[in-house]
Amino acid sequence: MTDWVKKAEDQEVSKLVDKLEIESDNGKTYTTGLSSKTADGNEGDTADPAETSLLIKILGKGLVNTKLSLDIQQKNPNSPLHSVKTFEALHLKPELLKGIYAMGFNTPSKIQETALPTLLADPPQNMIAQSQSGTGKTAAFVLAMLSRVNVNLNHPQVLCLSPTYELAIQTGEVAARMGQFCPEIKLRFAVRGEEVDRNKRISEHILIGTPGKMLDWGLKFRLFDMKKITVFVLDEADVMIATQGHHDQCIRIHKLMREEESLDNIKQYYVKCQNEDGKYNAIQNIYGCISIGQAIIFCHTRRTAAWLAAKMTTDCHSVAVLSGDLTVEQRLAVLDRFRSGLEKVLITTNVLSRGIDIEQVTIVVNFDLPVDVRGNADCETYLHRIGRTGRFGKSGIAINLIDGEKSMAVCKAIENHFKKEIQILNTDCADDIEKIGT
Ligand SMILES: Nc1ncnc2c1ncn2[C@@H]1O[C@H](COP(=O)(O)OP(=O)(O)OP(=O)(O)O)[C@@H](O)[C@H]1O
Repeated sequence: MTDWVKKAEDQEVSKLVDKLEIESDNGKTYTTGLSSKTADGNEGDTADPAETSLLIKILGKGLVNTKLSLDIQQKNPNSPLHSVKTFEALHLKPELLKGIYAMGFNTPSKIQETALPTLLADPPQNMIAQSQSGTGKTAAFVLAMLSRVNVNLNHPQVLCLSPTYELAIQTGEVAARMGQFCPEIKLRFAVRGEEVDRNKRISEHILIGTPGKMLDWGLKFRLFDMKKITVFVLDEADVMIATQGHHDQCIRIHKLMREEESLDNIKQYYVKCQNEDGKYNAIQNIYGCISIGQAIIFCHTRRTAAWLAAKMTTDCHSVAVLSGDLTVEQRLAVLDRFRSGLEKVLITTNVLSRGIDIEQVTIVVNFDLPVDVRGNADCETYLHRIGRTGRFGKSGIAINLIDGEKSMAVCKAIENHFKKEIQILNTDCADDIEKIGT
């Protein structure tokens, strides 16, 4: 594949992700923020959704793309229908394997063998997949839907949106055939003509339907709890987002399901500092105490990030810096170095607040608390920032540096919003930091 072809494809994928407003973050989906790039680095630095999705795609290496091959000969290794794996190698449940074989499938197609490991991964991952018509996409996501149902819970867990009545019915039929040896999995169509008892909650595990009906059932009549949906499939995503009405409904449904990251395993602190120099002293104390793991320091502007990085480097601390003025390639290089532990501390802006996982991060420091354009607490960004630590059930620490009444008010607003205490920490007392930093 020539470079320009790859670039064009990457851009296409980014555009798609951008329109969808979906980012990958280990099984959770989020809407992205808006970009407000500035040239001088003096205003809030934010993430560009297309760039973020590109980074995630490259880092995750999970995105499927079989568009290049046109030949559909099963034996041709370049064909999207060709496969080297068996269905057994995909670790599917025996009942589902039986269903697949009963449908006459012998080996997985390329999209199936590439997509299924990600679709079945634990912890769950988000995925956007694209391949030619008739290459087995439906079968792939239906298998993932069926695999993820917990039959012990009698409420909808899987939601599949289709652009039309007919397509929803077709998908449901594939699910019914594939799941024929799993009689305990229950499915329901949410399409025109389907009526439900408004006094009863829906108990089926899988709902397949069109966006309008799904919104009626989930939001208007509250017949099921959107927050309990763990698998969300947007079939024909390009069509959905290009169709007026559907576009807004899909985004609405997606937002209703969005689950906030839990703060339960993150201890939050604040440190009162006199001014910027005081904040710098706090940073030095914290730096000296990170014996395990790594830290990310968030600044509001690129200028502060650059200033802090330069000051720390002068003081012989090894730090990495990542802000919106770097190209995607440069950001990847910085992230790669940080991931491999070459630097203990990464100084960044909101450009990194969402979607990018670095497992070994144990401390997140807000050099500046996140605020919106009016200077009010930006709780969502706070959550995303501190969510960079304490991932996958590990414990993490968030330290907020406060230098005046305004930032104290922002800190209090965040505390009230999440109803979780942010404890005071005395920076002069090295013991305190030592205790939490190790
Ligand atoms: N691994 C397989 N082996 C044999 N047949 C398969 C396999 N996977 C899917 N099929 C069959 O191939 C046909 C196309 O599959 P499917 O509908 O999943 O493709 P698709 O990519 O979703 O198509 P479209 O883009 O048109 O929606 C179906 O008849 C399906 O039963």
